[in-house]
Amino acid sequence: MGPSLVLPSLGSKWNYLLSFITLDELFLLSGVFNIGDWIPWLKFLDLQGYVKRMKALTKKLDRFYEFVLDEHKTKKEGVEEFVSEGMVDLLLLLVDDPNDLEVKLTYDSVKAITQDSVAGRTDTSATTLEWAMSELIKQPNLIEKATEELDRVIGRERWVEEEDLENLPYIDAIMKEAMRKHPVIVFLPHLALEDCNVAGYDVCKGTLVLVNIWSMGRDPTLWDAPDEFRPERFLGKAIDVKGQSFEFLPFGSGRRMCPGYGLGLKVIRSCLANMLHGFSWKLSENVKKEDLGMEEVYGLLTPRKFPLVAVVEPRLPIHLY
Ligand code: HEM
Repeated sequence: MGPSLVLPSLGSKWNYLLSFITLDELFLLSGVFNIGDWIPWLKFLDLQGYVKRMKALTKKLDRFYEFVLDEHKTKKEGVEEFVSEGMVDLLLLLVDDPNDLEVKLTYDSVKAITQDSVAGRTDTSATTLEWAMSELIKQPNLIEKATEELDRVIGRERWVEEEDLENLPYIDAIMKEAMRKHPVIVFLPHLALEDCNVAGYDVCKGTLVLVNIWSMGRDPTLWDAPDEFRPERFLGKAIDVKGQSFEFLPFGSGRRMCPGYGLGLKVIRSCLANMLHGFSWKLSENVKKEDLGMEEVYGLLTPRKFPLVAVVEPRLPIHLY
């Protein structure tokens, strides 16, 4: 899924190159607890070696984005009526725009925006999907409910299309439940713009506030049996994902909320629906569902510690594959 989303913005050659640079290191280092950040006088020691790793990764990624930008610049040199073919082309046009933009775009900004969109759009959706499938495979009765909905609404003669998503409330509920129990981003870092009081605590202007959406999703005062995976809890409820239901903030809230939530929702629901519609899922014979580990790795994202290994078989007529 990741490559197909990255491809239109960078171009296929760069997508191929990017596959050699691991985004795992980026996600891990962006979320690590770096002692020097909390005890500044120990900073210069770089006790855990994270800063060294960050510097090495920055160089590697910068070289990569430099290549991407150079290629796009070369492509439009000498072309009179250049038609942009993707996000990077468009951003580069803005860099060269003689009209004063309110915020001037530089080449560094283009690199940063490209990195944000590559990182923001790939592992987030893939991680959510892997968690959803891991939970479902432990409870085959939930897979039965989902495929009953898919067979009723879609039938077995075609794949699920984007327009079908609105008619698949159970798929939507599975996605939300996966995001509640396994939010891919655990802490939302926000900055207090003014002195305020939250739940009896004084928060001074300029304080970095980390909203812990992982514990909100597991809070028994907000959710019944929060450790259980029960998509039904979302059925018929007006709990949305757009930052207005404060007990459930998978995409954050406010003006720094995720700008890609619309795309994220479509990608997750389409993939989930088609994975369930097109294939039957089970664990390999020597793995019992009780033994399937659900440990997380903590970083900027929270993926499974061990990848899910499953056995799939086609459910639809063979000519559809
Ligand atoms: C499952 C899918 C996704 C999830 C769960 C997710 C979640 C989040 C969260 C929680 C934030 C922080 C919001 C806050 O601090 O209030 C965020 C920010 C961001 N997301 Fe996503 N995201 C997803 C998909 C995407 C996609 C598809 C894109 C790009 C097309 C994207 C691009 C971004 C960017 C650029 C930011 C930074 C926004 C800013 O700081 O102003 N995300 N995302």
